[in-house]
Amino acid sequence: MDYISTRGEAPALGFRDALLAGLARDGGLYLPRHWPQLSKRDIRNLRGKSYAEVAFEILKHFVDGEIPDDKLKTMINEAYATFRHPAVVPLVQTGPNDFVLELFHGTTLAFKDVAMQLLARLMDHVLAERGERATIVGATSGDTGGAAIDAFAGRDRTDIFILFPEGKVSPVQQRQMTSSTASNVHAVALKGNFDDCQNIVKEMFNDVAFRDRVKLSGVNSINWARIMAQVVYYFTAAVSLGGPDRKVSFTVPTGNFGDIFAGYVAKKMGLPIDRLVIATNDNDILARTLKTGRYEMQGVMATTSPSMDIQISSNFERLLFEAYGRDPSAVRSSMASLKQSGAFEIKPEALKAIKREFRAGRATQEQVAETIRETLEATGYLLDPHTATGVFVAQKNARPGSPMVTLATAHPAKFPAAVKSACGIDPALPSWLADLMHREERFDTLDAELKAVETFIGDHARAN
Ligand SMILES: Cc1ncc(COP(=O)(O)O)c(C=O)c1O
Ligand SMILES: N[C@@H](CCOP(=O)(O)O)C(=O)O
Repeated sequence: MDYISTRGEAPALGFRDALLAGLARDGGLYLPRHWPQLSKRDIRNLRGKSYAEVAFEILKHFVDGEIPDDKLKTMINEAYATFRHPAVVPLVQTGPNDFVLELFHGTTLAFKDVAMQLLARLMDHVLAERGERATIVGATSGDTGGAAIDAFAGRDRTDIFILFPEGKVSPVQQRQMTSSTASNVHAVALKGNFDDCQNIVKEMFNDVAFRDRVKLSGVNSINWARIMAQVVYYFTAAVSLGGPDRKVSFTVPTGNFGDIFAGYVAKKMGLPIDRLVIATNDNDILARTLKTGRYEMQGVMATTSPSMDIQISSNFERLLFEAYGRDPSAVRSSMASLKQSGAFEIKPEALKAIKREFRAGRATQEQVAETIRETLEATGYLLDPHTATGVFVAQKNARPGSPMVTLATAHPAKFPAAVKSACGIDPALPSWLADLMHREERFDTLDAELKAVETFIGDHARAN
């Protein structure tokens, strides 16, 4: 299996090189050349297996022998042993056909832990094998940063730099990023929004001299290994609801389009998924795009689900590549237009292909608060604002009599102010994080400018 870039002008790479590369050298995102196929029988055989066992059965197709099976299994086992629930990602029933897939039992209470705990181990393994070091950079709207810092803290072969938008993440998210005592961790508040952080990360990758000097690597969902790890829970959830002999729908609170793209990948691999529903908050660029065929930035608004306050949804590029029949020139011209004018049009055939696979809806902040309140009253279940965005949109898109799973992407205690104002409950952090808000903070603040960030990283990275 090799990996090709959505922009078609970078060399195809094997799994390990794609893992370390993050973004392709032509600015594109890596994807497997073809989708591995699982038959219905293969999928039935996943029944009764543990999460780690299923992960191995899925991920081996993407790793394709580049890491020996026994080593891959060990990494998977260690990654999922960090989760505080025996099922790793338990499925909770909240209505006759309504389910919530709890992805927040990892160390930082967000779905990002599922991929990040494995990614750190995979990178460490490949770097050790090659006797190399790397400089990891990541942009975060709040959750990726904490998960990455937790997963990479103290690892000898990497220094990690996380850029977060100053004042735009929740206090719990900020403290998770800024209270690490590990010397290889650098949390950096940028004077800008998440899109500024993400743009700077991508510009750094496109600055080839800098990229090579510090041996840059990325842990955002631009990195294929992030997506691949997230494919697994679509299989475990569907299988536990009768898949592949019954179709299951999923609604996914969406920002950077990584999590829902993983659902699309599961479907392409043969998992019978009925509806795949994109749920956005007031920053509804994806819902608008599906309706109008025009991807158009309109400025970001701060909401109660800050991790989804995103306009430039980086994995949408992977979907465009697919929708245009894997034609990289169509992706290049869409991305050039986005850069130049903040918008691009999707051709009718490609839009039709997208609409065949996805539905979309949005929840306003009021609807999110109402959903938290109503779900609590009706079922006793407490949602975080991101998951509530999903539940609201799921209710509008469920097919009667057919199971609908909403991905619960964060624990409510990460967003106590929003949860309290919606329903009066102040959700407590789990015991192992009880002292989090009293831990000392350590971070730097920089202007949202490429040069300032490159200078900072150049001064602190040990891979120079
Ligand atoms: C809690 C939470 N929910 C949903 C999302 C959206 O996920 P994605 O960016 O993969 O679409 C994010 C971050 O991106 C998140 O942190
Ligand atoms: N919501 C994310 C934004 C970055 O997304 P990623 O999946 O591309 O890492 C966050 O919490 O940081």
